[in-house]
Amino acid sequence: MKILTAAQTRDADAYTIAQEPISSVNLMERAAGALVKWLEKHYSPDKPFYIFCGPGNNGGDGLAAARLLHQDGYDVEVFLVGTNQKTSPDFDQNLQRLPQEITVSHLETTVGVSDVSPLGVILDGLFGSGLSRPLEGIYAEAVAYINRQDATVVAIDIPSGLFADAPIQEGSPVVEADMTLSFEQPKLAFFLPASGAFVGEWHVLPIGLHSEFLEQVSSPYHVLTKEKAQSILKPRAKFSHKGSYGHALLVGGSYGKMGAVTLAAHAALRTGVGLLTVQVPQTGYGILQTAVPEAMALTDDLDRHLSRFPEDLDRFQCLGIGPGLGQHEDSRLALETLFRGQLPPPLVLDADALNLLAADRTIRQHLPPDSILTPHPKEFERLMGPATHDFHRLQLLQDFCSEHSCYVVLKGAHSCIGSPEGTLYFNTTGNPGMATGGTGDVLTGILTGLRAQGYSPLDTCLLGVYLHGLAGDLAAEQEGQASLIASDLYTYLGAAFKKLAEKE
Ligand SMILES: NC(=O)C1=CN([C@@H]2O[C@H](COP(=O)(O)OP(=O)(O)OC[C@H]3O[C@@H](n4cnc5c(N)ncnc54)[C@H](OP(=O)(O)O)[C@@H]3O)[C@@H](O)[C@H]2O)[C@H](O)CC1
Ligand SMILES: [K+]
Repeated sequence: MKILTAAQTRDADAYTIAQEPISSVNLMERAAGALVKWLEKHYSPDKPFYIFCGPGNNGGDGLAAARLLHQDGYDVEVFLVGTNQKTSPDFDQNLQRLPQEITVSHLETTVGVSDVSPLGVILDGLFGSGLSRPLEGIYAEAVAYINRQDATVVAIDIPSGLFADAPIQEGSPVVEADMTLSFEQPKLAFFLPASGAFVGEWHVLPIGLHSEFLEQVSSPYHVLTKEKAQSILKPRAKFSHKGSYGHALLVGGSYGKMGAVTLAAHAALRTGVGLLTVQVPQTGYGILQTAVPEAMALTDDLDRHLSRFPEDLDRFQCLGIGPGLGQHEDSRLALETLFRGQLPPPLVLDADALNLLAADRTIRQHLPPDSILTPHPKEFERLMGPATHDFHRLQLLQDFCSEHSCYVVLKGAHSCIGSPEGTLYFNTTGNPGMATGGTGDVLTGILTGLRAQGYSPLDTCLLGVYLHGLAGDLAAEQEGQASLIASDLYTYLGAAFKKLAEKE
Protein backbone atom coordinates (compact mmCIF):
# COMPACT_ATOMS: atom_id res chain seq x y z
CA MET A 1 0.00 0.00 0.00
CA LYS A 2 1.34 3.43 -0.97
CA ILE A 3 1.71 6.22 1.55
CA LEU A 4 0.73 9.58 0.05
CA THR A 5 1.96 13.04 1.01
CA ALA A 6 -0.58 15.66 2.18
CA ALA A 7 -0.33 17.31 -1.27
CA GLN A 8 -0.98 13.99 -3.04
CA THR A 9 -4.00 13.38 -0.77
CA ARG A 10 -5.41 16.76 -1.81
CA ASP A 11 -4.85 15.78 -5.46
CA ALA A 12 -6.56 12.42 -4.85
CA ASP A 13 -9.56 14.31 -3.40
CA ALA A 14 -9.70 16.70 -6.34
CA TYR A 15 -9.37 13.86 -8.86
CA THR A 16 -12.16 11.88 -7.19
CA ILE A 17 -14.43 14.93 -7.03
CA ALA A 18 -13.87 15.64 -10.75
CA GLN A 19 -13.81 12.11 -12.17
CA GLU A 20 -16.35 10.15 -10.14
CA PRO A 21 -17.93 12.78 -10.06
CA ILE A 22 -18.96 13.61 -6.50
CA SER A 23 -19.34 16.95 -4.74
CA SER A 24 -16.80 17.86 -2.11
CA VAL A 25 -19.44 17.92 0.62
CA ASN A 26 -20.67 14.47 -0.38
CA LEU A 27 -17.12 13.15 -0.23
CA MET A 28 -16.97 14.54 3.28
CA GLU A 29 -20.27 12.79 4.03
CA ARG A 30 -18.76 9.53 2.82
CA ALA A 31 -15.69 10.06 5.03
CA ALA A 32 -17.87 10.90 8.05
CA GLY A 33 -20.06 7.85 7.30
CA ALA A 34 -17.02 5.55 7.36
CA LEU A 35 -15.84 7.19 10.57
CA VAL A 36 -19.20 6.82 12.34
CA LYS A 37 -19.60 3.23 11.18
CA TRP A 38 -16.27 2.40 12.80
CA LEU A 39 -17.09 4.35 15.97
CA GLU A 40 -20.51 2.73 16.40
CA LYS A 41 -18.93 -0.70 16.01
CA HIS A 42 -16.44 0.04 18.79
CA TYR A 43 -18.36 2.30 21.24
CA SER A 44 -21.87 1.71 22.55
CA PRO A 45 -24.51 4.52 22.66
CA ASP A 46 -24.04 4.92 26.43
CA LYS A 47 -20.66 6.60 25.70
CA PRO A 48 -21.00 10.37 25.37
CA PHE A 49 -19.09 11.93 22.45
CA TYR A 50 -17.27 15.28 22.75
CA ILE A 51 -16.40 16.54 19.31
CA PHE A 52 -13.75 19.27 18.92
CA CYS A 53 -13.89 21.01 15.54
CA GLY A 54 -11.34 23.33 13.92
CA PRO A 55 -12.09 25.67 10.97
CA GLY A 56 -11.20 23.38 8.04
CA ASN A 57 -12.52 20.17 6.56
CA ASN A 58 -11.22 18.14 9.48
CA GLY A 59 -13.65 20.16 11.59
CA GLY A 60 -16.28 19.60 8.87
CA ASP A 61 -15.79 15.83 9.27
CA GLY A 62 -16.33 16.30 13.01
CA LEU A 63 -19.60 18.18 12.43
CA ALA A 64 -20.91 15.59 9.96
CA ALA A 65 -19.96 12.81 12.40
CA ALA A 66 -21.79 14.68 15.21
CA ARG A 67 -25.01 14.72 13.15
CA LEU A 68 -24.74 11.04 12.17
CA LEU A 69 -23.97 9.88 15.73
CA HIS A 70 -26.87 11.97 17.07
CA GLN A 71 -29.22 10.43 14.48
CA ASP A 72 -28.22 7.01 15.77
CA GLY A 73 -29.05 7.87 19.37
CA TYR A 74 -25.63 8.86 20.69
CA ASP A 75 -25.24 11.71 23.18
CA VAL A 76 -23.13 14.32 21.36
CA GLU A 77 -21.64 17.67 22.37
CA VAL A 78 -19.76 19.90 19.91
CA PHE A 79 -16.99 22.41 20.66
CA LEU A 80 -16.19 24.90 17.90
CA VAL A 81 -12.65 26.04 18.53
CA GLY A 82 -11.28 29.45 17.45
CA THR A 83 -14.45 30.66 15.83
CA ASN A 84 -12.97 33.94 14.59
CA GLN A 85 -11.08 32.15 11.85
CA LYS A 86 -12.42 31.76 8.32
CA THR A 87 -14.11 28.39 7.99
CA SER A 88 -14.21 26.09 4.94
CA PRO A 89 -17.39 25.89 2.80
CA ASP A 90 -17.96 22.22 3.73
CA PHE A 91 -17.54 23.10 7.39
CA ASP A 92 -20.21 25.81 6.95
CA GLN A 93 -22.68 23.46 5.26
CA ASN A 94 -22.26 20.84 7.96
CA LEU A 95 -22.69 23.44 10.69
CA GLN A 96 -25.99 24.46 9.09
CA ARG A 97 -27.08 20.80 8.92
CA LEU A 98 -26.37 20.21 12.61
CA PRO A 99 -29.60 19.38 14.48
CA GLN A 100 -30.56 22.03 17.04
CA GLU A 101 -30.75 19.52 19.88
CA ILE A 102 -26.96 19.13 19.82
CA THR A 103 -25.21 21.42 22.33
CA VAL A 104 -22.64 23.60 20.58
CA SER A 105 -20.07 25.66 22.54
CA HIS A 106 -17.78 28.24 20.99
CA LEU A 107 -14.38 28.00 22.62
CA GLU A 108 -12.16 31.07 22.73
CA THR A 109 -10.45 29.83 25.88
CA THR A 110 -10.48 26.60 27.84
CA VAL A 111 -10.22 28.43 31.15
CA GLY A 112 -13.22 27.45 33.26
CA VAL A 113 -14.30 24.64 30.89
CA SER A 114 -15.14 21.62 33.04
CA ASP A 115 -13.68 18.20 32.38
CA VAL A 116 -15.58 15.76 30.17
CA SER A 117 -16.72 12.37 31.41
CA PRO A 118 -13.79 9.94 31.68
CA LEU A 119 -16.10 7.29 30.22
CA GLY A 120 -16.71 9.34 27.08
CA VAL A 121 -14.96 9.64 23.73
CA ILE A 122 -13.29 12.83 22.49
CA LEU A 123 -13.22 13.16 18.70
CA ASP A 124 -10.32 15.32 17.64
CA GLY A 125 -11.38 17.23 14.53
CA LEU A 126 -9.25 20.32 15.11
CA PHE A 127 -6.87 19.98 12.18
CA GLY A 128 -6.08 17.33 9.62
CA SER A 129 -3.80 17.20 6.63
CA GLY A 130 -4.26 20.96 6.03
CA LEU A 131 -2.13 21.98 9.03
CA SER A 132 0.30 24.63 7.80
CA ARG A 133 2.13 25.69 10.98
CA PRO A 134 2.48 24.70 14.63
CA LEU A 135 -0.59 25.31 16.79
CA GLU A 136 -0.77 28.39 18.99
CA GLY A 137 -3.27 30.35 21.09
CA ILE A 138 -6.68 28.76 21.56
CA TYR A 139 -5.71 25.74 19.41
CA ALA A 140 -2.71 25.00 21.64
CA GLU A 141 -5.00 25.48 24.66
CA ALA A 142 -7.57 23.07 23.23
CA VAL A 143 -4.86 20.47 22.61
CA ALA A 144 -3.64 20.83 26.22
CA TYR A 145 -7.25 20.49 27.45
CA ILE A 146 -7.84 17.32 25.38
CA ASN A 147 -4.55 15.83 26.58
CA ARG A 148 -5.55 16.45 30.22
CA GLN A 149 -8.78 14.47 29.92
CA ASP A 150 -9.21 10.84 30.93
CA ALA A 151 -11.71 10.16 28.14
CA THR A 152 -10.67 8.05 25.14
CA VAL A 153 -9.25 10.28 22.41
CA VAL A 154 -9.93 9.35 18.78
CA ALA A 155 -8.22 11.52 16.16
CA ILE A 156 -9.96 12.12 12.85
CA ASP A 157 -7.49 11.43 10.04
CA ILE A 158 -4.38 12.50 12.04
CA PRO A 159 -3.80 13.83 15.57
CA SER A 160 -4.14 17.61 15.44
CA GLY A 161 -0.79 19.36 15.44
CA LEU A 162 1.04 16.64 13.49
CA PHE A 163 2.13 17.18 9.91
CA ALA A 164 1.44 14.18 7.68
CA ASP A 165 4.86 14.23 6.10
CA ALA A 166 7.08 16.77 7.83
CA PRO A 167 8.74 16.95 11.25
CA ILE A 168 7.26 18.79 14.21
CA GLN A 169 9.32 20.94 16.52
CA GLU A 170 9.98 19.32 19.87
CA GLY A 171 7.45 20.49 22.44
CA SER A 172 4.90 21.85 19.93
CA PRO A 173 1.26 21.11 20.85
CA VAL A 174 -0.07 17.83 19.46
CA VAL A 175 -3.11 15.77 20.47
CA GLU A 176 -2.10 12.50 22.13
CA ALA A 177 -4.57 10.10 20.55
CA ASP A 178 -5.50 6.63 21.77
CA MET A 179 -6.72 5.80 18.27
CA THR A 180 -6.30 7.49 14.90
CA LEU A 181 -8.72 6.79 12.04
CA SER A 182 -6.93 7.73 8.84
CA PHE A 183 -8.82 8.20 5.59
CA GLU A 184 -7.87 5.92 2.69
CA GLN A 185 -4.13 5.68 3.45
CA PRO A 186 -1.94 5.93 6.55
CA LYS A 187 0.31 8.99 6.85
CA LEU A 188 4.10 8.80 6.81
CA ALA A 189 4.18 10.44 10.28
CA PHE A 190 2.52 7.32 11.78
CA PHE A 191 5.61 5.20 11.13
CA LEU A 192 8.27 7.48 12.65
CA PRO A 193 9.15 7.52 16.35
CA ALA A 194 8.80 11.25 17.20
CA SER A 195 5.42 11.70 15.49
CA GLY A 196 4.14 8.12 15.72
CA ALA A 197 4.10 8.37 19.52
CA PHE A 198 1.05 10.69 19.30
CA VAL A 199 -0.97 8.44 17.00
CA GLY A 200 -1.82 5.57 19.35
CA GLU A 201 -3.28 2.63 17.49
CA TRP A 202 -4.22 3.47 13.94
CA HIS A 203 -6.67 2.15 11.47
CA VAL A 204 -7.30 3.02 7.81
CA LEU A 205 -10.86 3.80 6.68
CA PRO A 206 -11.38 3.46 2.92
CA ILE A 207 -13.51 6.34 1.61
CA GLY A 208 -13.56 5.43 -2.08
CA LEU A 209 -10.92 7.81 -3.43
CA HIS A 210 -10.54 7.14 -7.15
CA SER A 211 -8.63 3.89 -7.76
CA GLU A 212 -7.17 5.21 -11.02
CA PHE A 213 -5.43 8.00 -9.12
CA LEU A 214 -4.18 5.69 -6.39
CA GLU A 215 -2.75 3.25 -8.94
CA GLN A 216 -1.00 5.93 -10.98
CA VAL A 217 0.39 8.15 -8.25
CA SER A 218 4.03 7.45 -7.52
CA SER A 219 5.34 7.39 -4.00
CA PRO A 220 8.65 6.17 -2.56
CA TYR A 221 6.84 5.22 0.67
CA HIS A 222 5.00 1.92 1.06
CA VAL A 223 3.34 -0.04 3.84
CA LEU A 224 4.48 -3.66 4.07
CA THR A 225 1.13 -5.43 4.29
CA LYS A 226 0.22 -9.06 4.86
CA GLU A 227 -0.87 -9.32 1.20
CA LYS A 228 2.56 -8.16 0.03
CA ALA A 229 4.46 -10.58 2.31
CA GLN A 230 2.09 -13.39 1.32
CA SER A 231 2.72 -12.78 -2.38
CA ILE A 232 6.45 -13.37 -1.83
CA LEU A 233 6.19 -16.65 0.11
CA LYS A 234 7.12 -19.66 -2.05
CA PRO A 235 5.58 -23.06 -1.27
CA ARG A 236 7.90 -26.06 -0.88
CA ALA A 237 7.82 -28.50 -3.79
CA LYS A 238 6.87 -32.15 -3.25
CA PHE A 239 9.94 -33.61 -4.97
CA SER A 240 12.43 -31.22 -3.41
CA HIS A 241 15.36 -32.17 -1.18
CA LYS A 242 17.71 -30.31 1.12
CA GLY A 243 19.80 -29.25 -1.85
CA SER A 244 16.78 -27.37 -3.19
CA TYR A 245 16.77 -24.92 -0.31
CA GLY A 246 20.27 -23.54 -0.31
CA HIS A 247 23.28 -23.75 1.94
CA ALA A 248 23.77 -20.78 4.27
CA LEU A 249 26.88 -19.79 6.18
CA LEU A 250 26.72 -17.77 9.36
CA VAL A 251 29.93 -16.21 10.65
CA GLY A 252 30.00 -14.81 14.15
CA GLY A 253 30.45 -15.47 17.83
CA SER A 254 33.34 -14.60 20.11
CA TYR A 255 34.23 -15.31 23.74
CA GLY A 256 31.19 -14.32 25.82
CA LYS A 257 28.99 -13.72 22.77
CA MET A 258 28.26 -17.20 21.48
CA GLY A 259 24.56 -16.80 22.25
CA ALA A 260 24.12 -14.29 19.43
CA VAL A 261 25.29 -16.60 16.66
CA THR A 262 23.43 -19.53 18.22
CA LEU A 263 20.16 -17.55 18.09
CA ALA A 264 20.84 -16.62 14.46
CA ALA A 265 21.54 -20.27 13.61
CA HIS A 266 18.26 -21.50 15.12
CA ALA A 267 16.39 -18.81 13.22
CA ALA A 268 18.06 -19.58 9.88
CA LEU A 269 17.12 -23.25 10.27
CA ARG A 270 13.51 -22.36 11.07
CA THR A 271 13.19 -20.48 7.77
CA GLY A 272 13.55 -23.80 5.98
CA VAL A 273 17.10 -23.44 4.66
CA GLY A 274 18.46 -26.75 3.27
CA LEU A 275 21.82 -26.71 5.02
CA LEU A 276 23.45 -24.44 7.55
CA THR A 277 27.13 -24.10 8.41
CA VAL A 278 28.32 -21.81 11.16
CA GLN A 279 31.90 -20.58 11.45
CA VAL A 280 32.92 -19.73 15.01
CA PRO A 281 36.18 -19.24 16.97
CA GLN A 282 37.41 -22.42 18.64
CA THR A 283 35.86 -21.53 21.98
CA GLY A 284 32.45 -21.75 20.32
CA TYR A 285 32.75 -25.24 18.85
CA GLY A 286 31.24 -27.26 21.68
CA ILE A 287 28.63 -24.61 22.40
CA LEU A 288 27.39 -24.52 18.84
CA GLN A 289 27.39 -28.29 18.30
CA THR A 290 25.43 -28.78 21.50
CA ALA A 291 23.01 -25.88 21.19
CA VAL A 292 22.28 -26.31 17.46
CA PRO A 293 22.84 -29.94 16.45
CA GLU A 294 21.22 -29.33 13.04
CA ALA A 295 24.04 -26.97 12.02
CA MET A 296 27.52 -27.93 10.81
CA ALA A 297 30.40 -26.16 12.52
CA LEU A 298 33.65 -24.74 11.16
CA THR A 299 36.24 -23.25 13.47
CA ASP A 300 38.68 -20.40 13.15
CA ASP A 301 42.40 -20.87 13.92
CA LEU A 302 41.94 -18.58 16.90
CA ASP A 303 40.33 -19.40 20.19
CA ARG A 304 38.35 -16.30 21.13
CA HIS A 305 37.56 -14.32 17.99
CA LEU A 306 37.33 -14.73 14.25
CA SER A 307 40.20 -13.93 11.93
CA ARG A 308 39.24 -15.42 8.57
CA PHE A 309 36.44 -16.70 6.37
CA PRO A 310 36.38 -20.19 4.84
CA GLU A 311 38.13 -20.39 1.46
CA ASP A 312 35.48 -22.26 -0.50
CA LEU A 313 32.76 -19.65 -0.18
CA ASP A 314 31.25 -20.60 -3.55
CA ARG A 315 29.37 -23.48 -1.99
CA PHE A 316 27.21 -21.11 0.05
CA GLN A 317 24.21 -19.25 -1.34
CA CYS A 318 24.27 -16.64 1.41
CA LEU A 319 26.73 -15.43 3.99
CA GLY A 320 25.38 -13.86 7.21
CA ILE A 321 28.07 -12.02 9.17
CA GLY A 322 28.01 -10.22 12.48
CA PRO A 323 26.09 -11.72 15.43
CA GLY A 324 28.49 -11.82 18.38
CA LEU A 325 31.46 -11.19 16.08
CA GLY A 326 33.19 -8.56 18.24
CA GLN A 327 35.31 -5.78 16.80
CA HIS A 328 38.82 -7.20 16.99
CA GLU A 329 41.33 -5.87 14.43
CA ASP A 330 41.77 -9.46 13.11
CA SER A 331 38.03 -9.63 12.36
CA ARG A 332 38.15 -6.23 10.65
CA LEU A 333 41.03 -7.42 8.46
CA ALA A 334 39.14 -10.58 7.58
CA LEU A 335 36.14 -8.48 6.51
CA GLU A 336 38.37 -6.20 4.44
CA THR A 337 40.00 -9.19 2.71
CA LEU A 338 36.56 -10.61 1.96
CA PHE A 339 35.32 -7.35 0.43
CA ARG A 340 38.46 -6.72 -1.60
CA GLY A 341 38.66 -10.28 -2.97
CA GLN A 342 36.49 -12.15 -5.43
CA LEU A 343 32.79 -11.30 -5.27
CA PRO A 344 31.47 -13.31 -2.27
CA PRO A 345 28.02 -14.95 -2.11
CA PRO A 346 25.10 -12.63 -1.25
CA LEU A 347 25.73 -10.98 2.12
CA VAL A 348 23.66 -10.16 5.20
CA LEU A 349 25.59 -7.86 7.55
CA ASP A 350 24.57 -7.09 11.12
CA ALA A 351 25.82 -6.01 14.52
CA ASP A 352 29.63 -5.87 14.77
CA ALA A 353 30.02 -6.36 11.01
CA LEU A 354 28.21 -3.00 10.71
CA ASN A 355 30.32 -1.44 13.45
CA LEU A 356 33.48 -2.54 11.64
CA LEU A 357 32.11 -1.06 8.42
CA ALA A 358 31.26 2.17 10.20
CA ALA A 359 34.74 2.45 11.69
CA ASP A 360 36.49 2.03 8.34
CA ARG A 361 35.19 4.10 5.43
CA THR A 362 37.56 2.43 2.94
CA ILE A 363 36.05 -1.05 3.42
CA ARG A 364 32.62 0.46 2.91
CA GLN A 365 33.59 1.50 -0.62
CA HIS A 366 34.03 -2.19 -1.42
CA LEU A 367 30.68 -3.29 -0.03
CA PRO A 368 29.41 -5.85 -2.58
CA PRO A 369 26.26 -4.66 -4.39
CA ASP A 370 22.93 -6.16 -3.29
CA SER A 371 24.19 -6.72 0.25
CA ILE A 372 21.60 -6.54 3.05
CA LEU A 373 22.47 -4.46 6.14
CA THR A 374 20.34 -4.54 9.29
CA PRO A 375 21.31 -1.66 11.62
CA HIS A 376 19.40 -0.54 14.70
CA PRO A 377 19.22 3.26 15.04
CA LYS A 378 22.55 3.53 16.90
CA GLU A 379 24.39 1.40 14.34
CA PHE A 380 22.65 3.40 11.64
CA GLU A 381 24.00 6.62 13.13
CA ARG A 382 27.53 5.22 13.25
CA LEU A 383 27.25 4.20 9.60
CA MET A 384 25.39 7.13 8.11
CA GLY A 385 25.92 10.00 10.55
CA PRO A 386 23.43 11.72 12.84
CA ALA A 387 20.02 12.72 11.51
CA THR A 388 18.44 16.03 12.52
CA HIS A 389 14.96 14.44 12.61
CA ASP A 390 13.11 11.27 11.58
CA PHE A 391 12.38 12.47 8.04
CA HIS A 392 16.05 13.37 7.55
CA ARG A 393 16.97 9.85 8.70
CA LEU A 394 14.80 8.45 5.89
CA GLN A 395 16.68 10.65 3.43
CA LEU A 396 20.02 9.36 4.76
CA LEU A 397 18.73 5.82 4.40
CA GLN A 398 17.73 6.41 0.78
CA ASP A 399 21.09 8.05 0.02
CA PHE A 400 23.06 5.16 1.55
CA CYS A 401 21.09 2.48 -0.32
CA SER A 402 21.48 4.25 -3.63
CA GLU A 403 25.18 5.10 -3.14
CA HIS A 404 26.11 1.53 -2.19
CA SER A 405 23.46 -0.24 -4.26
CA CYS A 406 22.38 -2.17 -1.18
CA TYR A 407 19.31 -2.93 0.95
CA VAL A 408 19.07 -1.60 4.49
CA VAL A 409 16.65 -2.74 7.20
CA LEU A 410 16.51 0.10 9.73
CA LYS A 411 15.14 -1.67 12.80
CA GLY A 412 12.49 -0.03 14.98
CA ALA A 413 8.82 -0.14 15.96
CA HIS A 414 8.05 0.05 12.22
CA SER A 415 11.25 -1.34 10.73
CA CYS A 416 11.96 0.41 7.45
CA ILE A 417 13.43 -1.39 4.44
CA GLY A 418 15.31 0.77 1.94
CA SER A 419 16.16 -0.32 -1.62
CA PRO A 420 18.76 1.07 -4.07
CA GLU A 421 15.92 2.66 -6.11
CA GLY A 422 14.99 4.81 -3.11
CA THR A 423 11.81 2.91 -2.23
CA LEU A 424 11.03 2.57 1.48
CA TYR A 425 8.75 -0.08 3.02
CA PHE A 426 7.43 0.22 6.58
CA ASN A 427 6.68 -2.98 8.44
CA THR A 428 3.37 -3.45 10.27
CA THR A 429 4.12 -6.48 12.45
CA GLY A 430 5.96 -6.60 15.77
CA ASN A 431 5.47 -5.20 19.26
CA PRO A 432 7.44 -3.56 22.10
CA GLY A 433 8.09 -6.99 23.66
CA MET A 434 10.69 -7.44 20.92
CA ALA A 435 12.82 -4.63 22.35
CA THR A 436 15.12 -7.13 24.09
CA GLY A 437 18.62 -8.53 23.48
CA GLY A 438 19.07 -11.06 20.69
CA THR A 439 16.00 -10.27 18.57
CA GLY A 440 18.27 -8.62 15.98
CA ASP A 441 20.40 -11.79 15.82
CA VAL A 442 17.24 -13.76 15.09
CA LEU A 443 16.44 -11.39 12.23
CA THR A 444 19.94 -11.89 10.77
CA GLY A 445 19.37 -15.65 10.86
CA ILE A 446 15.98 -15.32 9.17
CA LEU A 447 17.33 -13.13 6.39
CA THR A 448 20.37 -15.36 5.84
CA GLY A 449 18.14 -18.45 5.64
CA LEU A 450 15.71 -16.87 3.18
CA ARG A 451 18.39 -15.33 0.95
CA ALA A 452 20.15 -18.73 0.73
CA GLN A 453 16.87 -20.21 -0.55
CA GLY A 454 16.98 -17.92 -3.55
CA TYR A 455 14.68 -15.08 -2.54
CA SER A 456 15.82 -11.79 -4.11
CA PRO A 457 17.43 -9.30 -1.69
CA LEU A 458 14.29 -7.15 -1.60
CA ASP A 459 11.94 -10.12 -1.16
CA THR A 460 14.23 -11.49 1.56
CA CYS A 461 13.99 -8.22 3.49
CA LEU A 462 10.22 -7.83 3.06
CA LEU A 463 9.33 -11.42 3.89
CA GLY A 464 11.94 -11.77 6.65
CA VAL A 465 11.06 -8.56 8.47
CA TYR A 466 7.34 -9.30 8.25
CA LEU A 467 7.76 -12.87 9.56
CA HIS A 468 10.10 -11.76 12.36
CA GLY A 469 7.49 -9.27 13.61
CA LEU A 470 4.64 -11.74 13.18
CA ALA A 471 6.53 -14.37 15.19
CA GLY A 472 6.94 -11.68 17.86
CA ASP A 473 3.21 -10.94 17.83
CA LEU A 474 2.28 -14.62 18.11
CA ALA A 475 4.84 -15.10 20.89
CA ALA A 476 3.51 -12.05 22.78
CA GLU A 477 -0.06 -13.42 22.58
CA GLN A 478 1.09 -16.48 24.51
CA GLU A 479 3.97 -15.22 26.65
CA GLY A 480 3.07 -11.54 27.12
CA GLN A 481 5.27 -8.70 25.92
CA ALA A 482 7.42 -8.25 29.04
CA SER A 483 8.48 -11.90 29.18
CA LEU A 484 9.17 -12.28 25.48
CA ILE A 485 12.79 -13.33 24.80
CA ALA A 486 14.66 -13.66 21.54
CA SER A 487 14.48 -17.46 21.38
CA ASP A 488 10.65 -17.18 21.46
CA LEU A 489 10.91 -15.59 18.04
CA TYR A 490 12.36 -18.63 16.31
CA THR A 491 10.10 -20.90 18.38
CA TYR A 492 7.07 -19.07 16.92
CA LEU A 493 8.51 -18.71 13.43
CA GLY A 494 6.73 -21.86 12.21
CA ALA A 495 3.41 -20.49 13.45
CA ALA A 496 4.20 -17.22 11.69
CA PHE A 497 4.83 -19.01 8.37
CA LYS A 498 1.52 -20.85 8.80
CA LYS A 499 -0.39 -17.69 9.67
CA LEU A 500 1.09 -15.82 6.73
CA ALA A 501 0.12 -18.58 4.33
CA GLU A 502 -3.53 -18.52 5.53
CA LYS A 503 -5.96 -16.96 3.06
CA GLU A 504 -8.54 -14.81 4.82
N1 LIG B 1 -9.29 12.55 1.00
C1 LIG B 1 -9.50 12.71 2.24
O1 LIG B 1 -8.75 12.14 3.01
C2 LIG B 1 -10.58 13.60 2.70
C3 LIG B 1 -10.34 14.32 3.82
N2 LIG B 1 -11.20 15.15 4.39
C4 LIG B 1 -10.82 15.82 5.61
O2 LIG B 1 -10.23 17.05 5.25
C5 LIG B 1 -9.08 17.25 6.03
C6 LIG B 1 -8.21 18.27 5.38
O3 LIG B 1 -8.97 19.44 5.33
P1 LIG B 1 -8.35 20.88 5.12
O4 LIG B 1 -9.47 21.83 5.15
O5 LIG B 1 -7.48 20.88 3.96
O6 LIG B 1 -7.40 21.03 6.38
P2 LIG B 1 -7.65 21.23 7.94
O7 LIG B 1 -8.97 20.79 8.38
O8 LIG B 1 -6.47 20.58 8.56
O9 LIG B 1 -7.59 22.79 8.18
C7 LIG B 1 -7.07 23.72 7.28
C8 LIG B 1 -7.47 25.10 7.75
O10 LIG B 1 -6.81 25.37 8.95
C9 LIG B 1 -5.92 26.48 8.78
N3 LIG B 1 -4.70 26.21 9.52
C10 LIG B 1 -3.70 25.39 9.20
N4 LIG B 1 -2.80 25.35 10.17
C11 LIG B 1 -3.23 26.18 11.15
C12 LIG B 1 -2.73 26.59 12.41
N5 LIG B 1 -1.59 26.11 12.89
N6 LIG B 1 -3.42 27.46 13.16
C13 LIG B 1 -4.58 27.95 12.69
N7 LIG B 1 -5.12 27.63 11.49
C14 LIG B 1 -4.45 26.75 10.74
C15 LIG B 1 -5.72 26.61 7.31
O11 LIG B 1 -5.48 27.96 7.06
P3 LIG B 1 -4.13 28.48 6.39
O12 LIG B 1 -3.80 29.69 7.19
O13 LIG B 1 -3.08 27.43 6.47
O14 LIG B 1 -4.49 28.78 5.00
C16 LIG B 1 -7.07 26.15 6.77
O15 LIG B 1 -8.00 27.18 6.86
C17 LIG B 1 -8.51 15.90 6.16
O16 LIG B 1 -7.56 15.79 7.19
C18 LIG B 1 -9.77 15.09 6.43
O17 LIG B 1 -10.11 15.14 7.79
C19 LIG B 1 -12.54 15.35 3.74
O18 LIG B 1 -13.53 15.40 4.65
C20 LIG B 1 -12.93 14.21 2.80
C21 LIG B 1 -11.86 13.70 1.97
K1 LIG C 1 -7.50 15.66 13.71
